[in-house]
Amino acid sequence: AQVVWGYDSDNGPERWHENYPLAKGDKQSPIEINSKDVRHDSSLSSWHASYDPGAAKTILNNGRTCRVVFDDTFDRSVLRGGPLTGAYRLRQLHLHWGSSDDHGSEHVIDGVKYAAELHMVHWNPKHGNFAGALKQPDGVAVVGIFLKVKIDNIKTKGKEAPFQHFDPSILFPKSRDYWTYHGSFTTPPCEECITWILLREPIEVSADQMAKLRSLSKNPENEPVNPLVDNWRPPQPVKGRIVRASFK
Ligand SMILES: CN(C)c1nnc([C@H](N)S(N)(=O)=O)s1
Ligand SMILES: [Zn+2]
Repeated sequence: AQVVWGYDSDNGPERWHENYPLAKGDKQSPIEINSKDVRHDSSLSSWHASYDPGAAKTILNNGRTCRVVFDDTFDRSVLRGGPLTGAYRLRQLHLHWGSSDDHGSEHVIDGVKYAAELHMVHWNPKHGNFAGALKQPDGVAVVGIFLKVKIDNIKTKGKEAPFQHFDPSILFPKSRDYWTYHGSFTTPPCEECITWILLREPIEVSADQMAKLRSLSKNPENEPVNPLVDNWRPPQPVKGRIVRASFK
């Protein structure tokens, strides 16, 4: 039977190329970023997100990640500026995380692996639809945000937070500083259609929040719990690509 790709030894990142040849391309993601190889580009402008909280639709465990999908049938939640030309529509966000706090991110910064990495996937409507955008080098833009675990402060009893609408821009860190490079989806088919915008400042999550992510199961509810952890692809060859920084 066709082995569906995943992150186990029999269907993991080292074997994706057997069914998805793009996985061995020259512009694959994630990558290791070493600050000494990064080039500051003063012409890079700031990026801007204007998201409509009403565009958030559903949250899903698809057995490989936890994903929130948004209505992208018109320019309702868009990202513009930075390395981008035009407005890119927010389609979904999801995360990659580890089995413990010392790893889990896909991109690695100066040797640092974060506990998790959040991806906000946007596509360029000039290419008609998402499927068309996947075939274009400027088709998709993914904002990557690193998650680090903050030492649990004393949780106060009865704390409550509004959750009627969900505006993903609340997840952005204070600083807009970013790295940008051209790469691919980090999961099969690994199309090389992505302008990556990686935010330099990580956001903090509590150990409880990480535990909630790690409590997700790869399996459907009527099957034994199979912890959904370590759903990250290791760094791929940079192959001479330039990583630019918006900051000095
Ligand atoms: C088709 N879509 C939305 C995606 N395909 N691969 C995705 C990967 N999870 S990632 N990490 O965003 O490249 S997201
Ligand atoms: Zn991802």
